[in-house]
Amino acid sequence: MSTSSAQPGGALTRQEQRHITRQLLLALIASGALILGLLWRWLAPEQVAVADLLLGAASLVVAVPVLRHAWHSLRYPSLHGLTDQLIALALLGAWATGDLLTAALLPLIMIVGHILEERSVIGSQEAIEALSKLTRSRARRVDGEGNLHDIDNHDLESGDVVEVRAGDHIPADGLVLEGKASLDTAPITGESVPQEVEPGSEVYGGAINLDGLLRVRVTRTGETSTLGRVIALMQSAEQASPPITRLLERHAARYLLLVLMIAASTWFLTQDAQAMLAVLVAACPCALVLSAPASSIAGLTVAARHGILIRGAAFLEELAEVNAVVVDKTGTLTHGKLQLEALAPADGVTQQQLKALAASLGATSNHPVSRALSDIAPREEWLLLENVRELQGLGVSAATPQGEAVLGRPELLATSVADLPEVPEHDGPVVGLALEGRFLGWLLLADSLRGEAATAMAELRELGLNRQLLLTGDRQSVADRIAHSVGIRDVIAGALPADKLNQVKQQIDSGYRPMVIGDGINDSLALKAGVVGVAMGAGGSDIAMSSADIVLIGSDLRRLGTCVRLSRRCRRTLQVNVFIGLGWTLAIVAMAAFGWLGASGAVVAALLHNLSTLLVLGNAGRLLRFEEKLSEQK
Ligand SMILES: Nc1ncnc2c1ncn2[C@@H]1O[C@H](COP(=O)(O)OP(=O)(O)OP(=O)(O)O)[C@@H](O)[C@H]1O
Ligand SMILES: [Zn+2]
Repeated sequence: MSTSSAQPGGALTRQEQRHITRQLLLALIASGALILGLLWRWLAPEQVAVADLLLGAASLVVAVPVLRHAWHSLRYPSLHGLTDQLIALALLGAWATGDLLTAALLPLIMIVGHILEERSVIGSQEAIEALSKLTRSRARRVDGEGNLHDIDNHDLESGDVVEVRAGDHIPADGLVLEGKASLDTAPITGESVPQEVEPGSEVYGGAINLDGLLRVRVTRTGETSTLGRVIALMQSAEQASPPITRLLERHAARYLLLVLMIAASTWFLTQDAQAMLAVLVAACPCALVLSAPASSIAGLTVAARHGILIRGAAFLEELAEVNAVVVDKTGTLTHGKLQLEALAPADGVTQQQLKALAASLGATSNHPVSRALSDIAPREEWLLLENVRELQGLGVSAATPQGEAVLGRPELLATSVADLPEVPEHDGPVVGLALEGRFLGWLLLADSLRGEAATAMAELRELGLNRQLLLTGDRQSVADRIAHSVGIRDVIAGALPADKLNQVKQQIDSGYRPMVIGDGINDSLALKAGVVGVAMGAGGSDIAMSSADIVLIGSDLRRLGTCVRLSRRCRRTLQVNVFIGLGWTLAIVAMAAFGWLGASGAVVAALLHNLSTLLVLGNAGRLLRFEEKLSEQK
């Protein structure tokens, strides 16, 4: 599937494109008639009727969409509808006073202005294109011999069989052949309750496998996959309105009434019909309506260019307000690419037994610990597993021919092993292995700190995010050491996914506005609970993409600082835009009311109006120049 074929114009949907084409066509026809009419007036001044007929035709052609939109907006009130109503009123007024030229020119100027707005430089094409590049997911195709091939989900065909592990996206629509799992379908259906699937169940591309190991036969690929949906999400982000716009929206009816009163008093006091029409046109709140989306779309675009994927304008606003950081350890502050350092088998257990079982269980999960273990024994030695279950934040369990096997943290083993030995001293993650209630041994792993972690955390402190908390499922000693090396003072270790969630909630309750950073593995609840949730992209799981509000595609922590700085710039741009939108509108309304816009005041007002929207777009466009190199690592 290619995006370009699905979305010919990039940001604009097909419907919007058709709409614009139609409007352009009408505008062209109207301009033709208008020019002809003016020529006629000039060349044959005695044939008034012919010229009037042409001007009348021009005004009728453009009146159709204006009146239709106005009628529509009466039934479905919106802020943009206000403009349509005001223009329709001005148009009717021009007709009533027999001013055919104004009646034709007014809608024409407004239509052209609005096409410019919609197609403006800040059209989010770029952002959406960047997005579509990034949302391609991988798939593990199973071939006839049972071998796995890691391929792009775009290359899947219906009939292919794929393996889907816990944390993976379902790469395409399909039918479950083997395995049981709970799926998070929120990205597709918006449904927050997980869907339980078993052989025979239908699954949708883009859903996330929370815990089981599935074999899925692909039934549909392409346009119904995640890609299209994420793009749709981006498009809806464009339409999301910030507080100021919402405030106006609520008072739209009152605004209209106020404008009508000003227009009426203008007429009453000056007896100048043109001034009254000019007031109606000048009061169109387009610049104000546009001020917020223009700056947030520019912000989202710039963010995407820096490898920062933001789900919507609202999060951009929230980002500017954060004052605390809650950060996860494995896969976030560390690379999450663990290595087996040592084995500590129990008496009577061989290293090979330990490795073979750990690798078979490890291969079923996306957790960094599991992934590391899947390589420690060759595939031929793996045991046949059934009923694979991932216990969030604890480990995995499965039925083997030799009995029930458990791989995970000591707390998990303690539930099935009666006399669990002490956990050995070790400077990294430690997992244990048990079979049928018998302890088999410890596996000691090592992880490395990301090079930029300390710099990134220091930079955030400089930006005022002084409250910093490390929240991890790992042991206290490991957590303390990492926290110390990146300058984080507060540490909570040994946390389960639910504890992580509660800790974040507690931060919020005690007045902090935390940004939560994680890799999506066992911290997706916490990511969702944060004021903004930021997920690491490349190393993180697909689950992160759905739980997080922001994804750092390059997984470079220094981009967190970029996020905060960009959001603050955006907020300033928005403030300036609102100032322009509000100030300019008030100024032309005042000039119109005092009759300062002259004999063709309505047309002048329309031109000034278009200029104001261009100013707003231009100011937002300055944001597009925002460019930040990664800072030096200290
Ligand atoms: N799928 C799994 N396979 C093996 N061990 C697991 C698995 N899930 C969790 N564990 C064990 O549970 C511990 C806690 O896991 P969790 O993901 O909550 O935190 P973490 O990976 O240690 O670090 P962080 O919370 O900072 O990402 C891990 O250290 C690991 O020992
Ligand atoms: Zn407008």
